[in-house]
Amino acid sequence: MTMIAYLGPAGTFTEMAALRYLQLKYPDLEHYPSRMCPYPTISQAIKAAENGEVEIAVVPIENSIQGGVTMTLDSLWQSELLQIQQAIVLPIAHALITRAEKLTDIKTVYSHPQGLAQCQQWLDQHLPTVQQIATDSTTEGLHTVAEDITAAAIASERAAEIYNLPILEFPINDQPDNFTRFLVLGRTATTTQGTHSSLAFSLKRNMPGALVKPLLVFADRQINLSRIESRPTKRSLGEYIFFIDIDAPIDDPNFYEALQELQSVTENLKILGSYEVC
Ligand SMILES: O=C(O)C(=O)Cc1ccccc1
Repeated sequence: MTMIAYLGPAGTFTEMAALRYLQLKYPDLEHYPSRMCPYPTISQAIKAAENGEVEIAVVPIENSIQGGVTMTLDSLWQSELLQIQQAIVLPIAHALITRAEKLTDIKTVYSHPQGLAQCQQWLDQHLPTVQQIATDSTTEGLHTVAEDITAAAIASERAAEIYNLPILEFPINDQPDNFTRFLVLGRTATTTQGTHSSLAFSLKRNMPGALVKPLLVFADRQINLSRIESRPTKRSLGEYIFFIDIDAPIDDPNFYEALQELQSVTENLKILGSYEVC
């Protein structure tokens, strides 16, 4: 029985992505919830898939407004085993969940940093003096909201329903078109023929123009990069890991050849997976 680790507790946007994945992959299943294992942080969910406690982990990777989820990028780089099996894109609408009857009664607002950031202008305008508390997920603060009438959380409408808490304002995200991409990670690659492929590499140290060479490998073959993002290596200031997405399957002969050449112009190269986006 496939068990799925996800960023919980229940009611997160990641849970919605995980349920969507289960419904698409196993349309005849009857008991989706019994397969769902919430973990309090992204790194714990990823570790659970890596050490075999569960078969797959679902985690957020990128938001259309806020950009990359750094915790996921760093965990992917550190993971020796996990491959991306599927990407899921969901529209994100945030609700202000609170038992307070009016905005002026609210003293604290809890959410995942992405939730706070996606509603920053709304918060500045409507709750400028309220203390913002970053949590590991949008639903982590909901127990406090249940106990404290001056507390609010930014989470989904579905989360309000699950915890039986009222919504004071909806939607409160600054951009109506707000999307997040989630990844399904597992210990096996399911395909080399997905429409999208991801890889990451570090560069040989102190070489001028070191990033140009890997980029030329793609440019010379007319391979289109759909995303490039960097993260610090954490070894020393100014050293980066580059994450790259390509709209091509790994077994495309052109891309395969590029990968062989990339080995010689990078320090460490990781193929993160080939997958479909739904
Ligand atoms: O905390 C959640 O609900 C998550 O799944 C992470 C997240 C937070 C805000 C927007 C999208 C995903």
